[in-house]
Amino acid sequence: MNRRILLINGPNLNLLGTREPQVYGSTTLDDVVSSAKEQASKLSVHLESFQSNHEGAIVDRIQAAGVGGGVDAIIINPGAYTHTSVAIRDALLGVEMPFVELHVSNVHAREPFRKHSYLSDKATAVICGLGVHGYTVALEFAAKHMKIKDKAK
Ligand SMILES: O=C(O)[C@]1(O)C=C(c2cccc(Sc3ccccc3)c2)[C@@H](O)[C@H](O)C1
Repeated sequence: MNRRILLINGPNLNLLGTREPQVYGSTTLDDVVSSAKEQASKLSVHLESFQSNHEGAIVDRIQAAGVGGGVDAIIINPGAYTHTSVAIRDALLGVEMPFVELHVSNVHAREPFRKHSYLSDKATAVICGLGVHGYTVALEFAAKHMKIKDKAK
């Protein structure tokens, strides 16, 4: 069965590519998503993209992904919520959904507060520092290699 993957981008990533290109590059989120959807099609994967600047909206989207089996795996760039959100951690744990944590920048080479993630210990994989190529890598992994729950049971 073709995999169904949900890509979630958190706060300020709607502005990706517009400022701080030395840190986040110059590719816009729209371009990232367009490329990801093309890649998904080639991988026979259904990809849905969601971006919000609001923690509760992200929690709501994660909860919805866990209802009715419409999603097999999540790729999430939580942005700043990486470092603050127990709520997003709890939502991901609550849906028992395998997820990849993704960061455009190398968070471990930046300010100390960016070195901690509320998600990494529960993530199947953490990708950081690859720029927007990280989205390509994350999708390839989620489409081909990630262990997902057998929905047939
Ligand atoms: O590297 C990332 O992808 C990260 O998840 C993304 C973040 C982030 C933070 C602010 C803005 C943006 S995107 C952006 C960059 C420059 C101007 C406008 C938006 C991303 C950080 O909060 C995180 O620590 C790291």
